[in-house]
Amino acid sequence: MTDSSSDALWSQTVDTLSAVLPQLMALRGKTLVVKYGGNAMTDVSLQRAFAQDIALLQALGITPVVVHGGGPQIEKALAAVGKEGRFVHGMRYTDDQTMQVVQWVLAGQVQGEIVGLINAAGGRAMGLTGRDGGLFSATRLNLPDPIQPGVFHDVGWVGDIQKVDPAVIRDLQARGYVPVISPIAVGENNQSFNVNADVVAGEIARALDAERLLLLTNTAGVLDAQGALLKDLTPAMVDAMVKDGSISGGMLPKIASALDSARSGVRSVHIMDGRVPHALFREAASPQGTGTVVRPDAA
Ligand SMILES: Nc1ncnc2c1ncn2[C@@H]1O[C@H](COP(=O)(O)OP(=O)(O)O)[C@@H](O)[C@H]1O
Ligand SMILES: CC(=O)N[C@@H](CCC(=O)OP(=O)(O)O)C(=O)O
Repeated sequence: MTDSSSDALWSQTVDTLSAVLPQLMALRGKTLVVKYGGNAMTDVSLQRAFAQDIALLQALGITPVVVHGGGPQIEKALAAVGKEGRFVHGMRYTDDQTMQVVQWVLAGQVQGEIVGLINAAGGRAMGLTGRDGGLFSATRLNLPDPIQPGVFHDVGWVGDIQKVDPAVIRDLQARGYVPVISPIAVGENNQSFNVNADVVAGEIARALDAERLLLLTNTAGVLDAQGALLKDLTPAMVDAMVKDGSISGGMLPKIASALDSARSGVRSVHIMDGRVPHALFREAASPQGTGTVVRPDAA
């Protein structure tokens, strides 16, 4: 590289940094809970970009907390043992064998990969599940049908979170670690529960009084029945879309968690596209939010 092209590159780098610095500085000391969906981590280069973003945010004094999913990775592991996954309104039906596979994949594989990538990118990450430090406990979920009032579904060993104790997260943060949390809860008698990762992310965001909850997935955000991105969503719109079936499957727990968090005071809640390289850093650094912003009311 010649000196003049290097000068130009440095000028451009400094201009870019200066432009995004105010937005990033406003987040210093604030907690950003990031749900990293299994569908947004299927590509290794995207995973590396995500890890770089986490390491950069941490270096800037912002405190990210990662909750990871792994639905597609669990599907693959189930297929390898000759089992087919089944979902009931976005929740995996979890029998004994499925619970074992879920634990291997989430706590044994996906969590370690994310921790490793963040550390390799220059950050400091530590993995844990709901069991560690009594972070979150659950009882067996009786899943209400999203459309038919009074109808409930048994989904096996799926957890309904009862208690979140964020002390262990605060300890890790005080020691400079980014917690990377697997959505496995502990129940009475030491039973493990499979919990939807969007639900865990919302519970953690509320317990930490987070500034932002970012749910990274494999769509541009919440789409209407014609497939167009909805930039803003209110509870009334969500109600109507659930009833007419234009929000379904994996989007059901996501939107419920987003709404609960927005209503409980998390300042900014987004469902956004995790397939975009550096989606997280772009969201933190740019004044316009990306994806769908979920609002607590019609205002
Ligand atoms: N209205 C909607 N807008 C966007 N996605 C929707 C909608 N309704 C259902 N979905 C489904 O929800 C999926 C995202 O949830 P999920 O598969 O659980 O992903 P993740 O692994 O990121 O949690 C989308 O890929 C899409 O198939
Ligand atoms: C109860 C339930 O459905 N648990 C999820 C946990 C993983 C998850 O939520 O992964 P994604 O975020 O990638 O969908 C499952 O077993 O797939």
